[in-house]
Amino acid sequence: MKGILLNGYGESLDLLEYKTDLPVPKPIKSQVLIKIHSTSINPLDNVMRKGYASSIVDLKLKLPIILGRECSGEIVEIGDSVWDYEIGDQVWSASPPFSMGSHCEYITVDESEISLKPKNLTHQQSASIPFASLTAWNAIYNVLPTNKKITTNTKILVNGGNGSVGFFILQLLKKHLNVNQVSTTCNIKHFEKLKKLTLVNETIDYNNLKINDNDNNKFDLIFNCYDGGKNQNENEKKCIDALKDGGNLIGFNGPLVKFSDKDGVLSGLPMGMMNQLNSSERIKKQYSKNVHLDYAIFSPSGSTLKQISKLYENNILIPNIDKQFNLNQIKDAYTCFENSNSNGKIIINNKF
Ligand SMILES: NC(=O)C1=CN([C@@H]2O[C@H](COP(=O)(O)OP(=O)(O)OC[C@H]3O[C@@H](n4cnc5c(N)ncnc54)[C@H](OP(=O)(O)O)[C@@H]3O)[C@@H](O)[C@H]2O)C=CC1
Repeated sequence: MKGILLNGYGESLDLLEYKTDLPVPKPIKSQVLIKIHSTSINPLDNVMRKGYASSIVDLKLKLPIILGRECSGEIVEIGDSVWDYEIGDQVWSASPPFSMGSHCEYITVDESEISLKPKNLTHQQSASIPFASLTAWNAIYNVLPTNKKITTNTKILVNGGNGSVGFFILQLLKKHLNVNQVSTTCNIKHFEKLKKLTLVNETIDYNNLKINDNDNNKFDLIFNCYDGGKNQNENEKKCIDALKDGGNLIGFNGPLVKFSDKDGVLSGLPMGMMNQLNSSERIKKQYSKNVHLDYAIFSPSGSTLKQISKLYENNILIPNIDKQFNLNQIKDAYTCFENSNSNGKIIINNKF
């Protein structure tokens, strides 16, 4: 089959190799074999190719590996104990980083990690959604403390609302949970698009997030969907400043993997875990403010994908894709990603 091998970790795109003679994987037990029509590039792919999470990936896989965390396609073979799917089903899926990825023609995935894709979306549109939406879903429904659940009156800011995670959260808050007051930061060129497509109440230039000191203007809850790039501390501080005392901050770039990569899985992971658990204490000391900080991560789930699929089929949510490339143009796709030249998800297509 065709596929993109990552032969080593590093900045150079030459570490990615387009191959046409890779073996097609065989589905076993509860796995299905998906013929991939479309896949995408997520921020995780771009940092993984440079070595991020290699300490964890190395536990299960050895280089060369295939990147790509989500896809949309058709089931062409099933394992002996697959119950819920059959050959010909049109499905979508997202898988964790320690499994072989989707930047290729065929992938085996456990049936628990897939669902039928939304019937009204193309494969290209469907391939843009699973990874970010499952991460966002986890943040909203599982990570937020039970005594702080979102109501229609929770005043919420989504930092980075034009990204895949932010765009999904904005739509879910406004069009499904009917939250009254939702604001987002983004590049000013995306103001009108986000107002129109997500129904967000207020758009704020992310280079100019200044919140009046009056506590009434501050937020109860912030989803921080931007890792901060080279200014992580500054980005975190902006969010803390914009929160009410006692407010909740949800981040998507917790310290776990960074500790593991730095110090190895055995000592790094427990240290990262401790660091993560003590995040709210750190914030209290660092900023003299009572803010509850939690981190959300991607978690594969076919049953959640099924619920998300219904929200698209009922036209409550819409996808956000822009530039498209063929599999053999993967280096151009990553260059486009690095230069932030796409106003929506970058899609990779397989031409059969
Ligand atoms: N832990 C996990 O399991 C997961 C973590 N993540 C993380 O979540 C984050 C969001 O992911 P995703 O939505 O896919 O990423 P995207 O690359 O799609 O979006 C990132 C967004 O950040 C915005 N941005 C750029 N500069 C700033 C700034 N100075 N302040 C605020 N926002 C800014 C951009 O806005 P604009 O377009 O307007 O320029 C862009 O839309 C990433 O950091 C990713 O690594 C994501 C999935 C899983």
